[in-house]
Amino acid sequence: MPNLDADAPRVAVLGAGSWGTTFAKILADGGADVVMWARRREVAQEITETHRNSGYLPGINLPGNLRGHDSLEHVLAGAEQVYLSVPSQSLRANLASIRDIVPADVPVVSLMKGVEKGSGLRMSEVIRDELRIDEERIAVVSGPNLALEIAKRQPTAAVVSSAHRDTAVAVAQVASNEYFRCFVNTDVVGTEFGGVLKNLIAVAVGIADGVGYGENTKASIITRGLVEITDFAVAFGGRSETMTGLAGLGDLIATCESPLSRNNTAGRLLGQGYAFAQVIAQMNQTAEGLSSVGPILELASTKGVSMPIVAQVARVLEGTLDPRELAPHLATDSDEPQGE
Ligand SMILES: NC(=O)C1=CN([C@@H]2O[C@H](COP(=O)(O)OP(=O)(O)OC[C@H]3O[C@@H](n4cnc5c(N)ncnc54)[C@H](O)[C@@H]3O)[C@@H](O)[C@H]2O)C=CC1
Ligand SMILES: O=C(CO)COP(=O)(O)O
Repeated sequence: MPNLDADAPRVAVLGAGSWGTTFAKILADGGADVVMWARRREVAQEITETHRNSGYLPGINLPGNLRGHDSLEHVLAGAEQVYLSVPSQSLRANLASIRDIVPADVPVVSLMKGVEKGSGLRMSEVIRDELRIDEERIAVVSGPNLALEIAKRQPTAAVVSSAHRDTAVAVAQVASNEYFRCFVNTDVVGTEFGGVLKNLIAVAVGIADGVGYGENTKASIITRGLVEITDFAVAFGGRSETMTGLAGLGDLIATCESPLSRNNTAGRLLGQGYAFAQVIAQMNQTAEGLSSVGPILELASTKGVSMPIVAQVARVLEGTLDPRELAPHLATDSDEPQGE
């Protein structure tokens, strides 16, 4: 056991993929006593014994005050904050198995960037439903947060959002360190949808890249994409300022520009001519945008929000639009010139 400050908060992180592990490292580097849940015992053992998670963060050394375990009871016992980082479509089932063992009254924090297929619910809504806890206990983290860069301690900012500002502040305090700074807001809808929607625009940019289009096309998609995702978030009660902040524009830039992004990578493969099933087979990490596109278009139609770029991504995924036809100039319902 490493030497820990007697006042170090004990936190639990569920999910030992690239983001769960990186976030656990952020928390541990900030001084917390961190225990991570990994489904696979060998991953938990590697984290505790060799301070590595070589399958997800190759070459990264993890701090000594971060341990892994494959028992949910063990990981959650005594936790003062609980962070969740599993693939969005698996969240509900995972919550069902922890409902009775999550410590009472502690913050529960979503690190995920997806919506649930079928219900269209945001992750914080799934948490509230499935754990039956007050929304004041729930927080979400979002922002331009490519895991591998942060694991290498590159300076980064993020947003912690909760309906209850004190919850956001408590989480931000524990989740900030010398290379990771958390800002706070109370716009959970905008913060959460920002993280979901930028993935879809990143798939579109990846498609354009894979086709061989250059910077003009990609900048046009990013800029028109920001309009599209802002219209969507505002229609659902999010604030437009959130969409020009870290969880909107910030994450849009990072994800659309980086080859580290799995959504961008999936788009690039589609643009290069691979079919959806072949792309899935090549991805060994989670690309949330591929599952979110359907539910987001369904939600958009309930509010009459026009999402032409996202609709084009959906058509490329289903094989009814040639990736070379994906273009921001198609992004209007009319041939008449439109206001920007
Ligand atoms: N990787 C990144 O840079 C960032 C990811 N995120 C979000 O974090 C969430 C998790 O993504 P990553 O860790 O990157 O994905 P990942 O693909 O790297 O890891 C997923 C983890 O979940 C586990 N898993 C798979 N199916 C499961 C199930 N049914 N039940 C429990 N665990 C299961 C896997 O074994 C793996 O440990 C996603 O919503 C993603 O959008 C957010 C910010 C940054
Ligand atoms: O959310 C992310 C960066 O903020 C990670 O993006 P990808 O899931 O596309 O890798």
